[in-house]
Amino acid sequence: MPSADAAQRFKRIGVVGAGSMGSMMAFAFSELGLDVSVWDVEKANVDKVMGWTKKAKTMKGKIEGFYSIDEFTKSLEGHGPEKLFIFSVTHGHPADSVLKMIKPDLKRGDIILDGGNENYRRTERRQRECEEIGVTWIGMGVSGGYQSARHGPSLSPGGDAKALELIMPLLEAYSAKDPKTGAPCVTRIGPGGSGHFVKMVHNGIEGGMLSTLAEAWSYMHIGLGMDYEQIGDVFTEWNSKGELRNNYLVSIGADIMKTKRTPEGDWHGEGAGRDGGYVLDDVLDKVVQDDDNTEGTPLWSVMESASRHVSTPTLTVAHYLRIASGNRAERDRAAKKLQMPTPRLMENTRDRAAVLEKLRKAVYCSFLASFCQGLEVIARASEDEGWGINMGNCLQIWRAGCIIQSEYIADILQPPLATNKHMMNMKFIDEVALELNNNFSALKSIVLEGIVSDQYMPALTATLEYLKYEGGMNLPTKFMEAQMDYFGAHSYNKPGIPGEDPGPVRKGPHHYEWKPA
Ligand SMILES: NC(=O)C1=CN([C@@H]2O[C@H](COP(=O)(O)OP(=O)(O)OC[C@H]3O[C@@H](n4cnc5c(N)ncnc54)[C@H](OP(=O)(O)O)[C@@H]3O)[C@@H](O)[C@H]2O)C=CC1
Ligand SMILES: O=C(CO)[C@H](O)[C@H](O)COP(=O)(O)O
Repeated sequence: MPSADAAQRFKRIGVVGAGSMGSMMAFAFSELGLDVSVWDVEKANVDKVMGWTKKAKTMKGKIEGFYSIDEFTKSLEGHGPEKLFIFSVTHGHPADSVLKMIKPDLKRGDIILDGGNENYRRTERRQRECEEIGVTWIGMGVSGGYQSARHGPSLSPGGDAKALELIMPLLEAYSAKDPKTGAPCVTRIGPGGSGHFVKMVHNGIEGGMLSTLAEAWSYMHIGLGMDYEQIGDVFTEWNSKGELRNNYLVSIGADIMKTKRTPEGDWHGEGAGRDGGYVLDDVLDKVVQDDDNTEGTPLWSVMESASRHVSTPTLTVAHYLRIASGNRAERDRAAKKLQMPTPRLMENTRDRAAVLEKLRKAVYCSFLASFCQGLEVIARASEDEGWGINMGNCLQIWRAGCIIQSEYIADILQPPLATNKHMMNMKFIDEVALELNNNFSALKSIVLEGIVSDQYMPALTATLEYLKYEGGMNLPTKFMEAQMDYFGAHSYNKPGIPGEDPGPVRKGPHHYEWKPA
C-alpha cells in the first residue's frame, strides 16, 4: 500500500495509453487504492479495459475510461494539489501529440511520468518544455513486460528530485520488491533523461541475453538433438542453482519449452489445436520491432555505446541478428544465392552432460559480459552528462520485476558498484574478472564445437572475442594502425615510450613516410 502521505496526495491518476502496459498499470494502481482515469487514442483500447473492469475482483479504486482527452484531463482536477499522469505510449511522436493536447489543461505542479521506452534526449526536450509552464516531466523506465506492469515492475525514474520525492511512496508501493530484502525495485536514477537512459541500456543488456539464450536453445535443439521437454528440464535445472539461479529469461525459457497447444488455446483462442504440438512452433523467426520502429531501445543502446566509445559487441551483434531476422523474405532470397550451411546435429557427442555444463557456463559468461558492456555505457554516460548515477542502485532495481533479473550476477556486481561510484570498467572488479576468466574456456569450447556443426552463435562468439581483445595486449590493431599511417598519415604511438605506452587515449606523434606521394 502507498504511504498515508502518497495516498492522501494522489487520489486519482491518469493513464495515457491503454495498450499491453497501460491497461495493466490501470489495474495495478486501482489495487493500490487510487481511482484511475484511462484515455487511449483508440476507442477500442478503452472499451477493452472497461470490459475487463466488469470481471475484475481485486480493484479498490474506480477505473473510468475516456474517449475525450479533455474530459480525461478534467477528471483529474480536484483530487489533490496536483494532477498526476502516467504515459504508456509508443515512443516518439505519440507522446508529443498527447502532451500538445493536454498542455492547455496542465497547471503548475502537475507531474507527468513517461513510462514508455523513450529516447532520453526526447525526454530531456519534453522536460525543458514542461518546465516552462511549471510542470514536471519524469522519464521513467518500466521493465518486466505486461505481467510486471500488472503486479509490480522494476522502475527507473529520472528527473526533478522534488517531484520525484512526492511520488516516490506511490512508486515504491507499485514496484516489484527484492525477494531477499523486500526493498522496492525503484530509485531516483538521477536528473534529466538518466532514467530513460538506464532503461534503454537495460534493454540493450536484455538483447545480449536474449540472443545468448536463443543461441543456447538452438545449440541444444539442433546441435545436440534435444527435444523441447529435455531443453525445458535443462533450463529448469540451470535456474534452480548456481550462476543462472533465479534468472528471469532462463525461467521463462523453461515455461516456453513446456507450453503445448490446447483445444481452447489461450483466452483469445491463440494456440488452439488438438495435435499436442508446441506453441513455440507457431512462432516464426522474425523480430520486427526494429524495422517498424515500434521499439528503439536496443538500437539506441548500440548507437550510444559507439558514440561514447564503449565496446559492446555482445549487445551489438544481438541487435544485428534481430535486424537480419526481421526481413525473412530477403533472407529467403539471399539463402538461395548464398547456399550457407545450416546448423546440424553434432557428431560424436559422447558426454552430453559435459557439453551441457559447458553450455551453461558459456551462457553465464555471455550474460555477465552483457551486464559489463551495458554498465560501462551507463558509467560513461553518467560521467559525460554529470548524472552521478549510483550503479549499485541499478543492480538493486534489477533484482526483481525486470527482464534481466539475474540473482547471481546482481550479487557479484552490486556490492562493488555500491561502494565505488566511479567504476568505469567492470572487468576491473576482481570478482567479475575471476568469473569471466573461470568460464572463458567453457565458452571457447562451446564456440569451437559449435562452429564445426555450423550452429548460430553471434552473441556467444562476440563475447568470446570481446574477452580476448578487451583483455589483450597484442592486438592486430598494430597492423591496422600502420596501414592507416601508410595511406592517411594518421600517425602512431610507439612501444616502450613513456607517455605513449600505454599513455592516454591520444593520437601518437610519429609518422613514417611509407610511400612518398
Ligand atoms: N510491452 C512491453 O513489454 C513493454 C513496453 N514498454 C513501453 O511501454 C509503452 C507501451 O507499450 P505497449 O503497451 O507494449 O504497447 P502497445 O502497442 O500495446 O500500446 C501503445 C499505446 O500507444 C498508443 N499510441 C500509438 N500511437 C499513438 C498516438 N499517436 N497518440 C496516442 N497514443 C498512441 C497505442 O494506441 P493504438 O492501439 O491505437 O496504436 C497504444 O494504446 C511503449 O513505449 C513501450 O516501448 C516498456 C516496458 C515493457
Ligand atoms: O522494454 C521491454 C522489456 O524491458 C519490452 O519488452 C520491450 O518491448 C522490448 O522490446 P525491445 O527489445 O525492442 O526493446
